Amino acid sequence: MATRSVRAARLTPFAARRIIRPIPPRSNGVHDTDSPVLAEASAAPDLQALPAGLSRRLQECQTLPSLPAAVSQVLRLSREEEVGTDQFARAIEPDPALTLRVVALANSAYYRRAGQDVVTCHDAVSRLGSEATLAAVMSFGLQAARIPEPLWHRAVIASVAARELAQRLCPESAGLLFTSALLQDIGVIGLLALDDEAYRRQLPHHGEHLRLMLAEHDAYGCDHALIGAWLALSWGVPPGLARCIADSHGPLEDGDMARLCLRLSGRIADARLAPDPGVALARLAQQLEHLEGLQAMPLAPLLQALHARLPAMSQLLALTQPLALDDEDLLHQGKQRLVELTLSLSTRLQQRHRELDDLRRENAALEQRSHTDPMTGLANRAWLEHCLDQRLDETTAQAGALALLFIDLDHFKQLNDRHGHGLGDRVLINFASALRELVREGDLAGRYGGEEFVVILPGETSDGARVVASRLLALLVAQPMAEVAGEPLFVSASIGIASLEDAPIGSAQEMIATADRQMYRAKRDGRARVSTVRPG
Ligand SMILES: Nc1nc2c(ncn2[C@@H]2O[C@H](COP(=O)(O)OP(=O)(O)OP(=O)(O)O)[C@@H](O)[C@H]2O)c(=O)[nH]1
Repeated sequence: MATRSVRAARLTPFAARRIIRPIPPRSNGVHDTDSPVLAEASAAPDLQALPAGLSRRLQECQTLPSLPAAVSQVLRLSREEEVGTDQFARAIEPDPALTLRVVALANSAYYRRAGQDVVTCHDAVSRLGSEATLAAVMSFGLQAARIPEPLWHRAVIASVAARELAQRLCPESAGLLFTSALLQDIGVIGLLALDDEAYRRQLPHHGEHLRLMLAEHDAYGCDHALIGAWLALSWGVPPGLARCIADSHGPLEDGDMARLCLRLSGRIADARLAPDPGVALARLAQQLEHLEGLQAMPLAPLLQALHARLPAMSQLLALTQPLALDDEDLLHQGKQRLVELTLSLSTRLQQRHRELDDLRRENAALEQRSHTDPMTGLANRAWLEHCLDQRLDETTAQAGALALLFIDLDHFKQLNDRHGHGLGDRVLINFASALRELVREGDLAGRYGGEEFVVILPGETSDGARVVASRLLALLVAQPMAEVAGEPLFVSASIGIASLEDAPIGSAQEMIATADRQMYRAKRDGRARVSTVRPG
């Protein structure tokens, strides 16, 4: 049987551990300033961001859990400068359950190493050291305060992860970070005391911590990290620790290594508790690859250490559900699944792109169709009017020139009657392609209706329009528009011209009506000719 150690063991005083101890510059260049976490470890958290109404409600709350007397006493001691093993042991001993917890922890595989069993509180405290004693005492206090089990699991995983991370990245802060990670969610206890059922409905499923934080911000104007810091101070927790609790849930990209370890510990716990821990851990590993200072620290060995330490820890902290997951294996499988997921996502994305391209093409075709006369392929009446209105606005604003031809094929009724509508259609189609050939780029030829056509001539004066019209008449004389029984069939047209220089014109309809009137004049004057407001 082990006997009480006769060593006059003296614990490192908490206050001394909180003393500002700059982290030496690292060769990886991540941390070349002192750690603000350590530098401010004795400073109280800034509770300014706690909304006034919420602060008042917390102060007036009658149901806020208090800590068992022994726990409060240990916390009080932890604020003093010089505290010895005896004082801690004496504070713990009056509470038999707490004493049992501390002794069991000291005899666990994690703390025992090669030593013998300890049976006294004094020896247990001596073996555990100040930070682990405080952690054990706080975990006892938190269970008494009834922190919800999912968050308790989170806290335990996070605390072990924080210590493992800190041992690799900022060993000076390992103890402080272990305790801070363990306490990071105590704010939930405060919110449960305020709004029990309403708040409980917001409690996340495993791995949805971020959602809980966002819901808290919406409902309370701050999240449980800040409330946790307030609660910790009200329990007499050392201010530096309360400050770490307030800081525990911020972004990973912070630049401070100790804060990064603390915040990452929560992310690791969330990933481990997620419905698909493999994929969640693989996603986290991907995120870390881009995080400055962590490229050299792969997640896999850290998870291996976590896997080795967690079962004993969960058992000690009296967790009902063992948290035995083979994280490294999970990470490996998760990475593969992530690759598969990414591949299937990119296949789906390519498919969507193809569908989108098809849709765009269909849309463009539909739009084109809505502008086009189906028989001739020229612009239809609506599109002609729309474009003419636009041209009129632009030309009037720039005081430029604009002219329009209104073309009507002569004696078309006769042609239909004599040779049939089929041949009439052929003539219309051939005339349309001749017109298309004749006009310049930038002009717009369209079928206005029946055997009537319009050509918009931007930048053209009345004289210029007359040249185009005459060229068209000459073409009709030279080029047959169909063949009947092997014989060429020629048609003629009457053309009216409207031009902005001839008369002020306010709209497309007005300009077309002007040209139409001139076209009728051409008909009256004998057809196969051009007519303008100003005779040429
Ligand atoms: N084949 C065919 N005929 C059409 C089409 N649209 C209109 N028409 C015909 O074109 C003819 C136009 O006749 P009118 O307005 O009397 O004029 P016109 O016979 O050309 O006589 P003028 O214009 O005075 O020289 C009508 O018989 C219409 O049926 C079409 O798409 N295809």
